[in-house]
Amino acid sequence: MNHVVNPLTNHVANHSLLTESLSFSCHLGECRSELLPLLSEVSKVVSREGSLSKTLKLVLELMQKHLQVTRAMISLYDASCDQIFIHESFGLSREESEKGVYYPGEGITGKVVETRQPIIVPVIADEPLFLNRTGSWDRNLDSRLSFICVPIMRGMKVMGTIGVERLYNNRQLLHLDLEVLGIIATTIAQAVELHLLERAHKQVLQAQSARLNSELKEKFKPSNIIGNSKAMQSVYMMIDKVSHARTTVLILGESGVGKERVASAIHYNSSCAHGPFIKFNCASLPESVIESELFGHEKGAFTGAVARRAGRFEEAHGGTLFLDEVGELSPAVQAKLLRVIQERCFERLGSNESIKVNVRILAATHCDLTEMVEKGTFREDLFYRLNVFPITIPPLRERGNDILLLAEHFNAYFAKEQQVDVPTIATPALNLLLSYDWPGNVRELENLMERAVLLAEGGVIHSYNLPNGLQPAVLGELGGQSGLEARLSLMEYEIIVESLSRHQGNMSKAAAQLGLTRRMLGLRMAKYRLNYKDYRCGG
Ligand SMILES: Nc1ncnc2c1ncn2[C@@H]1O[C@H](COP(=O)(O)OP(=O)(O)OP(=O)(O)O)[C@@H](O)[C@H]1O
Repeated sequence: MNHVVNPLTNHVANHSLLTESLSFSCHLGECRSELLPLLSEVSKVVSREGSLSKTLKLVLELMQKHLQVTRAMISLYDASCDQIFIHESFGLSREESEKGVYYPGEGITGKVVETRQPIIVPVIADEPLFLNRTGSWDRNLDSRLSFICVPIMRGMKVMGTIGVERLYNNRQLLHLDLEVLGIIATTIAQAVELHLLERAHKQVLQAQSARLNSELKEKFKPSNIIGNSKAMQSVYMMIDKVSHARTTVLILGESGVGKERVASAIHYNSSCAHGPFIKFNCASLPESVIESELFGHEKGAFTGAVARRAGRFEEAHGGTLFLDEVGELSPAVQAKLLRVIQERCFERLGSNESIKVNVRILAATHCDLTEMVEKGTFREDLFYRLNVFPITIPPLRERGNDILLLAEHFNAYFAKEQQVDVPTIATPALNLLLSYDWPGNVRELENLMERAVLLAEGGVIHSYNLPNGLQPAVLGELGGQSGLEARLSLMEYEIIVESLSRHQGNMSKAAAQLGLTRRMLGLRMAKYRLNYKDYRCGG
C-alpha cells in the first residue's frame, strides 16, 4: 500500500492517499544525541561566508556522511516564474539535476511547496505521485528507497525544499530523519532567502539593462545622429571605419556638438556592442575621487572605503569605456591611464594585485590637447596613445542646413514629449535659427526648441518664441521698447519677413498681401533694416 504521510498535520498530501498517524518511540531520543554533531556542523557551515552553492554543497556532504542518504537535493522556488528547480544535489548527475524542474503541486516536491508541509514516502516504488523527473531513480536498483521532503520556510514564505532518498529501514527512523531535515531547512533558510532576493534583484536589473540596451542601440545608431551636411558625412565615414576595430578613438569638438553621441555610435556598431558601455566624465568629480572611481579600491584603502569596489575599468570589461573631458585629468591619473592603455592592467587602490581588462577606450575633449602638451599640462605620451584615430566633430555653425534638420527633429521630439501636435516653424524663426552663431551647439539648439514648443501659439513657432539672443540686432537697437511695444515690433518684423519670403522679395506683392502701400512697406522695412534683395530666389 502507498503511504504518503504528512507528519506535521497528519494530512495526506495527495488526497487519494492514506494518512498514517505515527507515534514516536522513546529510543529516538538516543539517536537524537548522535545527530547533534551533524546539526552543529551544519550551523557552522551556514554561518561561514561564501556563495549559497558552496554552503549547500557542504550541507549535502554532511547529510551524506551522517544520514547515509543515497541521493539528496536542495531545490529553490523561484516565485517570478513559479518554478522549483534543483539548486544543489548529491548522487545526481548534472543532466539529472537539470531535469529536476517542477511547478508547485507537481510531484512530491511540488506538493511540499504548495502545501508548505513535509512529506514522507516510505516506499517510492509504491508511490504514483513520485514523478522521477530527474530519471535518477531506478525501479530495479532502488525499489526499497524511501523519499523524505521538507519545505525550506521563512515565516510563511516557502523558499524551496530539501529532499532525500534513503534505504527504507523503519518508519520511526524516517520520522527522525524528517525532524533533522526540518532543522537543517530552518538553519539554511535565511541564506536561501538572501540568495533568492539577490537573484530576483539581478533579474530585474538584467531586464532593465536589456531594455535600456536596446533603447540605446536604437537611439545611438549613426542613422540617428541627425544631420546630412558634408562636414558630418565625413564623421559618419570615420565612425564606420573605426567601429569594428578595437582602436582607441579621440573625439574632438566644442562643447555640445555631439561627442557622446558619436562615442555611443562607435560602441553600438562595434563587435563588443553587447558588452557594457561605461561613460565617465573626468571633469565631474574632485581629483581625489577620480582615481578610485576609475580603478576601484580595496576595503580600507582610505577613510570611508568600507567595502571593496570595482572601478569603471573593471565595469567596462568586455566593452567600451568612454572618458569624456579627458583633458581635465590630473598628471597622476594621466600616468595611470597611460599604463592601462599600454599594458591593459592596473591595481585597485590599496592593492598590489594587477587586474587585466579587455576594454576599448574612447576619449573626448573640447580642449586643444596639442596646446596642452606644449604647455606641459597634458602628457605627450598619453596624447599619442589617445590620438590614434581622432575624429573631429564640426561645430553647428559649420553644418549648414543640419541646423534646420535638427530643429525639426527636436520640434517633433518635444511635441511628442509634451503631447501636442508638432508645431510649424515660421520662416522668420527658421531664418533666425540659420543666422545665429550657436556657441552652445546642438545642446543649445535642443534646449531652445524645447522652450519654443512650449511657447508656440496656434500651432506655430514664431520668431518671437525664440530667445532674445537670437533676435536680429536691429530689434535690440530699437531700444527702449518693452512689454507690449517690444512684442508688437517682433510680430511686425516677423510678418514682414514672412511676406517677403513668400513673394521672394517682390515688394509690390508683399505690400498688397499686407494691405499696405509699397511706400509704407518700404518705411517699415527701413525701420528693421530689411532688404528685399535678401529674399530673392538664391539671393
Ligand atoms: N547629431 C545629433 N542628432 C541629435 N541629437 C544630437 C546630435 N548631436 C548632439 N545631440 C544632442 O545634443 C546634446 C549634446 O550632445 P552630446 O552630449 O553628445 O555633446 P558633447 O559634445 O558630448 O557635449 P560635452 O562637450 O558637453 O560633453 C545631447 O542631448 C544630444 O542628444
